[in-house]
Amino acid sequence: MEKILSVSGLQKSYVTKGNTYPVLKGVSMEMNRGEFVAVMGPSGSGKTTLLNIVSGFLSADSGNVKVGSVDMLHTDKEKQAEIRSSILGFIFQDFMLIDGLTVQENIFLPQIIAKKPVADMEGKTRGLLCAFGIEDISGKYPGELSGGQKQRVAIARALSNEPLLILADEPTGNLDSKSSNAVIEAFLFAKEQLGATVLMVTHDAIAASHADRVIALSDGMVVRELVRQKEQRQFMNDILEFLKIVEVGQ
Ligand SMILES: Nc1ncnc2c1ncn2[C@@H]1O[C@H](COP(=O)(O)OP(=O)(O)OP(=O)(O)O)[C@@H](O)[C@H]1O
Repeated sequence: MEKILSVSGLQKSYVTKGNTYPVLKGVSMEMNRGEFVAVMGPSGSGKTTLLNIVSGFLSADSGNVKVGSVDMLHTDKEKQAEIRSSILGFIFQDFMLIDGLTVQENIFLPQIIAKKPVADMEGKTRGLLCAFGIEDISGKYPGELSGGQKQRVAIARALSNEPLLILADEPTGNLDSKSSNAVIEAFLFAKEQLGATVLMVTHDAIAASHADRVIALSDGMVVRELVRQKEQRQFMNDILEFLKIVEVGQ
């Protein structure tokens, strides 16, 4: 199994007004190629901090993060942006589509940044538009799309660069249940048909129940790892049970 993400002994504190607040207290986790993993945990448990360190946006106090063969924590800052654009794909809660660009142009963007040849770019984008069933909106602007459509465009954009790893922060956070389902379907399609590896931070137990594994954080530590069951309902029950325990324990 090819290892795509390897996080070990990650520690991070924030210093505010002279006080030090430990947020990650030795987090370790791994992901193999093609896995869809959800990170869950109560508000403030360190989920977004973990994602920001994995992507190199934030430094850590100690520990290691490897994406493929790249050491994310010890790469010089100048190179980091370039590396990020070539091996990572991002999906945000509020989509972060560029309003002045069409759907197709938004999907071009990571490929332009990664200096992909134009012919490859057009072919790749066409393939993704078809795969996600959004060919008919390729000339529209983000302001003309529904939330679910925007998020599907954001997923296609994140995949356009063929990243090793996709990082998604609350991708269903602002969506109604129909649009959330469309997003999860798009993730499953990306995983099953395109071999994508996806790490998703979420509060949404339904979204998480479609992942292969749930890494459960509480108070800056991995307190549990839930592995997908044959029965999705059982997996969902395990997730809800975990959430109940950590939220009561706060
Ligand atoms: N830049 C910062 N400076 C100081 N404290 C911070 C900073 N960013 C986050 N924190 C604090 O660190 C803790 C963890 O934050 P983080 O955003 O990682 O949690 P989270 O699990 O993603 O929460 P949520 O589910 O609410 O998004 C919180 O208590 C937060 O207030």
